Amino acid sequence: MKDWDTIAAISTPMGEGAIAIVRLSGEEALSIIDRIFITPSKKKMSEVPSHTIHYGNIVDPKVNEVIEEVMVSIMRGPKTFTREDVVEINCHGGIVSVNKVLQLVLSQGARLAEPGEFTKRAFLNGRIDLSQAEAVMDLIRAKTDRAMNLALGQMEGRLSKLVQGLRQHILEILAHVEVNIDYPEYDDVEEMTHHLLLEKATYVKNELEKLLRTSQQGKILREGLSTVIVGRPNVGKSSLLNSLVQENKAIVTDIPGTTRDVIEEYVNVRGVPLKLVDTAGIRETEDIVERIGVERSREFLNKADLVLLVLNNNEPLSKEDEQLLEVTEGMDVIIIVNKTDLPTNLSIEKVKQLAKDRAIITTSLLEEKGIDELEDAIASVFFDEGIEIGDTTFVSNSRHIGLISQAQTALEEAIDGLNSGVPIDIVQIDLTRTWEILGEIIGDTVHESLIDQLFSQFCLGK
Ligand SMILES: Nc1nc2c(c(=O)[nH]1)N(C=O)[C@@H](CNc1ccc(C(=O)N[C@@H](CCC(=O)O)C(=O)O)cc1)CN2
Ligand SMILES: Nc1nc2c(ncn2[C@@H]2O[C@H](COP(=O)(O)OP(=O)(O)OP(=O)(O)O)[C@@H](O)[C@H]2O)c(=O)[nH]1
Ligand SMILES: [Mg+2]
Repeated sequence: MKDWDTIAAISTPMGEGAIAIVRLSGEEALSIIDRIFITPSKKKMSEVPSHTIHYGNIVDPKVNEVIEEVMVSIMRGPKTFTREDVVEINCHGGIVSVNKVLQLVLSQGARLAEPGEFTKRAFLNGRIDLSQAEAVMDLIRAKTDRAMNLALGQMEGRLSKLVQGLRQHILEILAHVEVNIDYPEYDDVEEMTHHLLLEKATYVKNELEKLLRTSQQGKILREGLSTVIVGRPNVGKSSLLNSLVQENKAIVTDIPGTTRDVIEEYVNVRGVPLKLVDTAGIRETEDIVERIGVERSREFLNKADLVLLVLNNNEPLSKEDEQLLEVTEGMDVIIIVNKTDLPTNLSIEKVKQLAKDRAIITTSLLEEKGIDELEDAIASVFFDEGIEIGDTTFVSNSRHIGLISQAQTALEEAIDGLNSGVPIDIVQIDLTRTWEILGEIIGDTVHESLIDQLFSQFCLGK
């Protein structure tokens, strides 16, 4: 492996948990541990077999003072996470002692790792490609089972393999182009290659299109379907949020630090991850200017994939209800007529008329009625796009989506060129570009600053 510094970091959450791990990677990892770790039988870590774990004490050699009682894992490269020598010191969880161990390791010649630097080394040493490294980060952040499976698939290299296959096709096309450029005098060669070229290029273009079609669902699986609950005060918005959350308690995560007057919850409805936003707080501005309420919801509406618009069965349709119905026209909206346990004062006919083709569900959240129907409606918003989840390889990362659509444009230019008899060396340029752009997904043709920027988003110690 390349002779970079030996890096070290605490790879477990700070101050949490019963065990904390200080991880080292690099050429000096074994010699550093030998200077500060003493086992009862005085074993040298540079001599033990790889992938073994050892009990002993971490000792500051300067003052001969025991700092921690630990277990140390020894993993020699290249069969390690980074492909370099890796040493992991398993400490008792306390912040002070773990930090002391880290400081000691640093004083012995290791350097504090940057965020994501262990994974970056796995990439730079060729164990994983860029899209697999990005998947490691997605896995850490995954909030639902589906998002996790998506990340795992990408980590195993599903997207990478697909992209590599398409790049291989483009290389083959380019080889045919070469033939054409080298032997222009043979007309029959040209005719044959032209036909083959078009066929192969069209195949790749279709594959890219297929991949792009998964991107919307891929993003939703990754980030959650951004769902906003709107409605007048007291119609039952918060009750709706609570009932969806309670019904699906298992995979609910609170996101701390969101604006105080906006409640955001992750909920898994029939396998569809929702990022539910309850637009509470509209009420406070309500008394002052009625329009402000609608304006504020509009802000959230702009960012929403799905709107749950709640109406009150017990009250006549108000001006604000009508405004909300208007504002949300053309969006994915489920209209919920709530409080069906109370006498009906709402004209369902009028709602239907304003709803146009949007789904209307009736509920009594108080009596827990209509929630199944609502969940069905939510799931169908997601699944009606017509993509089967089963074995599909999804693109979910905006960087990848952007690159695939750029590649598609470049390839279309090549195909247009072929069809309109543009000189073959121009077509060659477009094809080469397509190949390069696809290479950026897996990090084969990518700028170093982008790599730095991507890995810096990782957490410390990863
Ligand atoms: N203690 C600990 N737990 C951990 C990690 C770690 O670094 N340390 N990981 C870190 O995030 C994850 C595990 N990821 C890993 C991925 C690859 C290899 C690895 O050694 N791969 C080699 C050899 C495989 C083999 O033995 O055949 C390779 O692919 O060449 C190790 C860990 C999760 N748990
Ligand atoms: N009878 C009846 N009451 C309900 C129903 N759903 C909610 N409520 C009640 O209506 C009141 C308002 O409910 P919330 O969920 O706080 O309404 P909201 O839309 O969030 O109100 P704001 O946050 O003030 O805008 C509460 O007292 C609920 O218990 C229902 O289906 N039937
Ligand atoms: Mg509320």
